[in-house]
Amino acid sequence: MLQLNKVNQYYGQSHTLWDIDLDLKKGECLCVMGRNGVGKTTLLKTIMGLLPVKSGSIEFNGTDFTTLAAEERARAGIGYVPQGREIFPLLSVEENLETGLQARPDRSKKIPERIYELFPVLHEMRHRRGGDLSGGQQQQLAIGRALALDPTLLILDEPTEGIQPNIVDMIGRVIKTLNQQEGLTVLLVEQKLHFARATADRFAIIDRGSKVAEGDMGELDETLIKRYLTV
Ligand SMILES: Nc1ncnc2c1ncn2[C@@H]1O[C@H](COP(=O)(O)OP(=O)(O)OP(=O)(O)O)[C@@H](O)[C@H]1O
Repeated sequence: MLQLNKVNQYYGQSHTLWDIDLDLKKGECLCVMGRNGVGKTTLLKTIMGLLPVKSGSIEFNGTDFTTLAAEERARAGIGYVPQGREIFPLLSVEENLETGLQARPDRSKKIPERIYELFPVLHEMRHRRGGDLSGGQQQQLAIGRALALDPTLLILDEPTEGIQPNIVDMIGRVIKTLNQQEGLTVLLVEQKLHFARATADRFAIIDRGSKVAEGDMGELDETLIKRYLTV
């Protein structure tokens, strides 16, 4: 479904991603892992078209995406939940969700009921300002907004960061339901090991901008954890 071929990325002179290959199959949940600052967010931003690819290529469902604008990638069916959530604080919950509708291929103006079923708190708080929500509620809103475009691929950047444990568990259950029961393909960046193990079927580890390991989640052993993940 999503293929990266030898993708390189720079911030000015600083070479941030080195020859990254990635192959995400339809229906999978892949977790990209690695310590702080190794390039995980840069990788997701590059996939979303928020940073231009310096060399290499990106394909989505067989179409070359390498130079496509971010809006076009969303329109092709990629939902993105950025690090830090980036919800609009002055817009209501409902209005925040409506911004996600803009990329829908069917141009529907109606927020799908499914989003409120998955996150009932968003329905309860639909007239409140996004900025008045707690961190956990804002994360649910960011995921809901990404789901509003009815994506076939959902990309999430550290969805559990700074969120209390019961909401983390709930978000994990929602991601799993969407992936395993509704066939949504998921690409996740996550540093919490237990969450990654409970949610994803495969992992890829980035270290200093290079992919250094990948495999089925069961193959993520203590040696890899010690070498690339623990601080
Ligand atoms: N806008 C930017 N300009 C210059 N350098 C940047 C910029 N954003 C990130 N970097 C640098 O690029 C490298 C990769 O950063 P990135 O945010 O992709 O890492 P990360 O693995 O997502 O880290 P974290 O887990 O802390 O979010 C880091 O060295 C970071 O300091």
